Amino acid sequence: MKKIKNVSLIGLGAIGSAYGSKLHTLLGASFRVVANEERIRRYKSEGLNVDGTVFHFNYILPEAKTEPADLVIFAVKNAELEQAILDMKHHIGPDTIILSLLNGISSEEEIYEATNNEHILYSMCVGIDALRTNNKIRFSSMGKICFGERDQTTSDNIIALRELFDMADIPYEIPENIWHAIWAKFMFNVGVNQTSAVFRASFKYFQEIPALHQWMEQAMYEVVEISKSIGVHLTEDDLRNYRPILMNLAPDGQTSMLQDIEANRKTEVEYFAGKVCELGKKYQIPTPVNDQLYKMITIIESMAKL
Ligand SMILES: NC(=O)C1=CN([C@@H]2O[C@H](COP(=O)(O)OP(=O)(O)OC[C@H]3O[C@@H](n4cnc5c(N)ncnc54)[C@H](OP(=O)(O)O)[C@@H]3O)[C@@H](O)[C@H]2O)C=CC1
Ligand SMILES: CC(C)(CO)C(=O)C(=O)O
Repeated sequence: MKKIKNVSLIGLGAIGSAYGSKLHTLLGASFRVVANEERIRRYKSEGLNVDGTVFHFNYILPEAKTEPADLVIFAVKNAELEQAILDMKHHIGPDTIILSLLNGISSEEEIYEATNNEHILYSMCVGIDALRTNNKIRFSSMGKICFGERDQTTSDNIIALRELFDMADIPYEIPENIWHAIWAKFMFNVGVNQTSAVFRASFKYFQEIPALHQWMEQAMYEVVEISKSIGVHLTEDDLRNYRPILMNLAPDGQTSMLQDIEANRKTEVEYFAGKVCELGKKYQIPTPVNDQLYKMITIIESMAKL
């Protein structure tokens, strides 16, 4: 039976630090964080403050030759994935399990195209409201990591990951159909992340202003329509299932996209509205709300550059 004894992670941001801190506590030096010199200097000078506890991880440069890891975790933003895959090349061997915690529906495919690795599990995290300010990360809920095989089998990789997460005390779920779950999460991000970015709204406003909530759901309905043509078949129930999740997020918490806007970073709009509009055109499904969200968010990004 496969056993995960060492793990390498890239992307020590909100999500990577939250789950990475659990893996560091379990595995010590066998949990490695891949980063360039500038990042390592920054991490070493202050440490990573995860919910009040300062962590010093085992850092390794991308060019350092090493044995492949049993598990590689990607926790960067979508636009950073291409470089991150290159930086992880020494850590990915023929038996390495790969987990991508990125939002959106394209990261697993992108990793597969670049690595040809046969052990990529499909995954995403939900219910976590991690907020990063420089080297400080806080969250009111760790949420859970959902993972599975695209063909819905219970492989040795699934069993090995389940065992690791049990030992590390990382909350997880293995949904019956991970691809459906990833699409449902995509639908939520298309709604809440983008709307929060335009209105600069923390979760409190979605929880208390019905008109804002409805506006968000209009963007989500466009994903429901597209999913029917793709064969994923999201339903009204999938949309409704996200209402209690949103209600339970910290009122002063922010989506990862709003955090990007406030920190003047590039957002993931290409992977949310960008993808919805692309698929809408392909399947001739109107996407008026996402068309506007795409325009507004790219304008906000351009304004930040001036
Ligand atoms: N925040 C949240 O609550 C949630 C986020 N997500 C998703 O998770 C993913 C990650 O989001 P989040 O954690 O918020 O993002 P962050 O921006 O907080 O973290 C990304 C981190 O990756 C680092 N990074 C980027 N490229 C490299 C590289 N080549 N080598 C080493 N480090 C690198 C960045 O470092 P630097 O800052 O130095 O550039 C940054 O620390 C996104 O797809 C997001 O949509 C999903 C659920 C919830
Ligand atoms: C909305 C949220 C917090 C849900 O986990 C998320 O996925 C994000 O901010 O990117």
